[in-house]
Amino acid sequence: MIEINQLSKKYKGAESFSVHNLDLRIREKEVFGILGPNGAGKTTLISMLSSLLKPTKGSFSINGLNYREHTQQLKQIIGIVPQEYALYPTLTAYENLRYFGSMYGLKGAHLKSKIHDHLEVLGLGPFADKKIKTFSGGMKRRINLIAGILHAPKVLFLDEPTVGVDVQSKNAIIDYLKELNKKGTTILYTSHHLNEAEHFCTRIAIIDLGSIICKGKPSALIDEHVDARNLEDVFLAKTGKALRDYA
Ligand SMILES: Nc1ncnc2c1ncn2[C@@H]1O[C@H](COP(=O)(O)OP(=O)(O)OP(=O)(O)O)[C@@H](O)[C@H]1O
Repeated sequence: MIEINQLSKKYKGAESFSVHNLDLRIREKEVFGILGPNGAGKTTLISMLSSLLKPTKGSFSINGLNYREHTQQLKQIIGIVPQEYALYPTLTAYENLRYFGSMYGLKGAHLKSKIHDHLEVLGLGPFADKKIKTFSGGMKRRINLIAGILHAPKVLFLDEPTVGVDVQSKNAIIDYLKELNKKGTTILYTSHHLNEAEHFCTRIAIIDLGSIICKGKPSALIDEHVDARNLEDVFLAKTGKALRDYA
């Protein structure tokens, strides 16, 4: 279970909080979607939960491990799939994954077979020894995903894992995440793909200006809104139609 209490982040020099007094409980084995317009605070929230960004105030714990006291244990049970590729372009897919696996203490034949298994399942088996710089966006996204799950994390954080990929890669990624979830991985992910989130998530929260403005099962939220046919209608009803440009 992920327990978030009054979590807040104000960036240095910023006038307002990017995430403000956010409370949330995410149950074990849920697929939880964090949705919101540009600048709502999704990446800030997921970066704090992934220990990539220090909260300004508030706290959270994952499976009973408080982030302040159990930093190292937490790193072992969580997997992180960031929005930006963290891959080395001049190394091969296999070499990149070996590097990421070794950071989690995996090694030898065990690591090798894990890498090849994941590459196969995600359709990248034949590309193991090709350099990342020759890969398409969808292939890089799939490698990025494998890098975050090689150590079999109990809780997986993904920041827009299907952004900028074709429908085939998107399906491969979502199907794979569904399999991981079936095997017991709790998933928390951000996305702008509302149709994808509607079908993939057990629950979602819509955030805006750093606060949760509604949460629940996608089907329940759609039912609650008389005129909503889908999650996108709920999203627009809650967040409005004004553009959210920020710099
Ligand atoms: N490093 C930073 N320094 C200062 N302000 C930041 C920084 N990163 C994000 N922000 C601000 O915090 C707010 C939330 O940004 P964040 O990236 O978390 O939103 P988001 O919901 O992930 O947006 P997007 O959908 O565009 O990825 C925005 O107003 C943004 O300008």
